[in-house]
Amino acid sequence: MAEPAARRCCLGWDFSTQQVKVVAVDAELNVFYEDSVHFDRDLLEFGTQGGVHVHEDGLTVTSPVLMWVQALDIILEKMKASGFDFSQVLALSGAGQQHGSVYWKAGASRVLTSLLPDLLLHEQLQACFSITDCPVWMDSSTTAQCRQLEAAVGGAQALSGLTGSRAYERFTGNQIAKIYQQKPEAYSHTERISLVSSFAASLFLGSYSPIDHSDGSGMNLLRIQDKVWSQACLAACAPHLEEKLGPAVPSCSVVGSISSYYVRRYGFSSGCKVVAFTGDNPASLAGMRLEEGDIAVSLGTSDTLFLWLQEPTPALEGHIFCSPVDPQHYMALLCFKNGSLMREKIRDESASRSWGEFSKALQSTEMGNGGNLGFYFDVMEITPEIIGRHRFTAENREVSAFPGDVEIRALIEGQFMAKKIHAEGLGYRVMPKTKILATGGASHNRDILQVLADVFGAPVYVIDTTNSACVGSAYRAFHGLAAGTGMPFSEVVKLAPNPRLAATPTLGASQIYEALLQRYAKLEQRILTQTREPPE
Ligand SMILES: O=C(CO)[C@@H](O)[C@H](O)CF
Repeated sequence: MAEPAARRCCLGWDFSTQQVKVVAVDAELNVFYEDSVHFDRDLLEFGTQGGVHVHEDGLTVTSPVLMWVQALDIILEKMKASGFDFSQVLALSGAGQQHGSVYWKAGASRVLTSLLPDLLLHEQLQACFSITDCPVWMDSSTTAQCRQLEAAVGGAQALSGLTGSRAYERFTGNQIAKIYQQKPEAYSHTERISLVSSFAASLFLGSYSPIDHSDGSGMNLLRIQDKVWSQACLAACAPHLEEKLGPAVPSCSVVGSISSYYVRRYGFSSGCKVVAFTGDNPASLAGMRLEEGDIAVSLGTSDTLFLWLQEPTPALEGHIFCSPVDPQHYMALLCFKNGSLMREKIRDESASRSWGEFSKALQSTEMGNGGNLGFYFDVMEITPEIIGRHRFTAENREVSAFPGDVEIRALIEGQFMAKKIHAEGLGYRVMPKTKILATGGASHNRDILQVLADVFGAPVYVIDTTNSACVGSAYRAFHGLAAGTGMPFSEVVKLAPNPRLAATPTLGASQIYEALLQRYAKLEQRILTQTREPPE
């Protein structure tokens, strides 16, 4: 069989909650290779569920760092066995689940810089981590540390104005503070602290990669205006923290060339560049080539809504991050923890575990669901902070159950109405040119996207892969290669496939949802008040 033609390309990686994924993108920006390793399925020995361990307290959530390392070994060996030509890779970049943190033990840098090509990564890095079970974004055990940090800088709004967010339990500064307070020995034996993104970049670099401005904005530690660490926040979290973090760098930075380990073991070119890795959501924004006025909706483990902002408007809700593709601009993020895992639960309970039945329920129920409204938060929700399931009839009477098909529509309409209400809370408004760009697993379900179009009153487009974080990372790798030329990201990616129109608003939708959205907002406030001040 003829040798496959050489194909210059960039790789885009995603170290996400449930798997490690990679795509190869050629110079015409076509994706020609995809692969993934699923933690629960392919690394059974770590015993994760959804890629994580939820601890007995129900609040602490971690993932084993060596599982992530071993997943990279497996995927590289799969690519090698498939005959992938690594010598054609011009550059690579990647993404990691945001906020998670990795703790490199003193001396680990010597191992990282002298990896032996005859051995796998996980065989060499076993003893390189002072914390082996890394805190990840689903953790909500650091409320005390959040209050301490806010108090240290003058309150929640002051912290939001400084770092783009008030203190959130999953944000890395608070997680580091907890480790310093509860595991001081481990903290003192830590020579470097990475995010999941910069940890993954370090594996390819063969040395510690710096944290980028965009993912660094998810730590409650970086001043988003002048993009340097806040001395007040560092001091409030842990001592000697700045030296353990290293300086943060612009997200489009080339942080070095690939480690010789990959040249000798896999045949990468020694000239292959590593472009700073970033968070999965900033990478998704890049992958969807978000433009001003658009909304991006990533329907994944967590549902995330992000907006492009010229000027940050930090608030007590949502997050402002430095843009991953434009050093002058920002992105706003709203994270909804009860995403695909919640949809899967309701599918199992009310649609016989079948997406086909789930879709039929959406098709057979009317827009507005006869006035029935639902809030479905099986884990403590982030936006807003509510837990539990709350159902209301058209008369705003709370009930304990809905018929199956009503339940399914109440879940999906509720999830999207929450997104619209909270996006508008950040000052966002749907514009005539607005496109909703959808990605993530649920973006394959056209009936779910129809509800999204109806609730927002705007057309919904999908990109041709759910791997938006991977594809965005490959695009950013190409952009990194153009660093120094001043070429904007939009110019680098103009050849990329255009998003495909998937759903347009049903006639009459805006009238129905205008009224329903007001009721939803009032009921959400009612639940919040009840849960904060339960009746005597
Ligand atoms: O916490 C989040 C963003 O703030 C999540 O979207 C994680 O990035 C998912 F990995």
